[in-house]
Amino acid sequence: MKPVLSLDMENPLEFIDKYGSFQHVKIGHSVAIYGKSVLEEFQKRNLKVIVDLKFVDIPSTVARSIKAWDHECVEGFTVHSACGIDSIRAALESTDKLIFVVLKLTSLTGDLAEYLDLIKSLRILGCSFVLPGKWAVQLRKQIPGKILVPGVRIKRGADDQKDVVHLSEIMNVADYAVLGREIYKSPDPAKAMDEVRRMLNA
Ligand SMILES: O=C(O)c1cc(=O)[nH]c(=O)n1[C@@H]1O[C@H](COP(=O)(O)O)[C@@H](O)[C@H]1O
Repeated sequence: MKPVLSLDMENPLEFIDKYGSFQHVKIGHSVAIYGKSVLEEFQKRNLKVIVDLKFVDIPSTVARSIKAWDHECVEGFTVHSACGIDSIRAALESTDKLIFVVLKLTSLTGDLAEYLDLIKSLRILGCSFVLPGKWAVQLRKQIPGKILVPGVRIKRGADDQKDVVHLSEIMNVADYAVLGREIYKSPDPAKAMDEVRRMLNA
């Protein structure tokens, strides 16, 4: 399982240069505002980037958006399932990087049973998924693609998340574990990342 540092903090590059980073980082709109050239900064630091812009649009626009953001350092993109199967197929055809499909945000309640048909039709396409941790545990054996789990906690409370999971619960389940406030709101972010590395190598 790869830990992913979610670059949701102020001045992410300063943070990385001060405290270090996992090899994988996730960027959202608060980093995208610097423009695509920011990816060169991650490339320089030998980081792998998950571009989390949660694309939701018609197929041609999703494909164009992914092509526009694609870069050597990019490992994958998030797309929201609300854009439908055709757009997700277009996303997969637009790049050889991973396409992580978001089904239900971890800030919302929702029953897995309501999403099973959608998951069945999506996994045939070969996409990867963003899943709440508990869903990842239940679905791991049925999903050939990669699973990225957000809402991961070790010591911290849930904040604005409804679906949280302890890092230890997804060790042999998730391919990617997203850690944001657990790290950057920690009194010692470098130590917090070292503790995660120790847990994962244990
Ligand atoms: O696609 C995402 O990354 C995502 C999907 C989801 O369902 N829930 C979710 O929290 N995320 C993102 O994962 C990160 C979680 O942040 P923390 O709760 O601080 O670890 C944020 O950048 C969210 O935007």
